[in-house]
Amino acid sequence: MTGSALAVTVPADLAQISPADERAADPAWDDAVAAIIRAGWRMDQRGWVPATAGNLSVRLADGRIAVTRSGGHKGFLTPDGVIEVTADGRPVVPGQRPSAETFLHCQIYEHFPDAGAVLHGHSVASTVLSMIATDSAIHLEDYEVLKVFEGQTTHKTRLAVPIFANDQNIPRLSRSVALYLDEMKAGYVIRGHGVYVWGPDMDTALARLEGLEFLLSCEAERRRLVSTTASRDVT
Ligand SMILES: CSCCC(=O)C(=O)COP(=O)(O)O
Ligand SMILES: [Zn+2]
Repeated sequence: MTGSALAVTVPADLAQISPADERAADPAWDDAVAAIIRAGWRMDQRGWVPATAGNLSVRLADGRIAVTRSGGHKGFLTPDGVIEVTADGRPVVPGQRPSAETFLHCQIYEHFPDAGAVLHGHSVASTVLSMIATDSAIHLEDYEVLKVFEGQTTHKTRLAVPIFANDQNIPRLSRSVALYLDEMKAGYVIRGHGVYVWGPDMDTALARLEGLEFLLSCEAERRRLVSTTASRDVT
């Protein structure tokens, strides 16, 4: 008997799928994952996600939410580092561990129906400025880059970035944030922790994050120079 009597003919298109890849083709999911991986890499390049800090998510057109797994380095994400959660932040696959801050992402998606991506980073500027701020917001004024935010058409504006007390209890933190979400034009900052920004898609969210980080760095440097000049003038 020749071997051909037992041979099974595998259709060419099925032969392309390795036995390990049992997931059905899902281009929309793959695009969301690719956007998250690329943004994580970009944020790492800019120094905004040190160690395992930060988290990123995308809401797909069909409402599914893709978010980074907890505890991984966001500059070296792989598709395995992105998982699906429900609208209230529970993992769709039981046992998977989404970002510890997933609920803050879900809160933004629930509040802003057109939000399609949320980014959270831990930059030096957002961390330090929020720690030295005596007010409940960081006020950004007269900067041209303010126009990166929706509805801002001139530098002649004063934009408040609210600061919330850090809290390891994320549902409690989200209740403080909820009171101000309607007024937020540029995102918000958690004291000594980092920044939250969102947009209709990942590219817009990234542009807003880049704009806000630039402004926070300018503001930190401006305040440093003002205080150095003031103390020098006294002596
Ligand atoms: C080492 S940073 C502490 C946790 C944190 O603030 C963060 O953004 C990352 O948490 P995740 O669970 O999303 O990895
Ligand atoms: Zn964080």
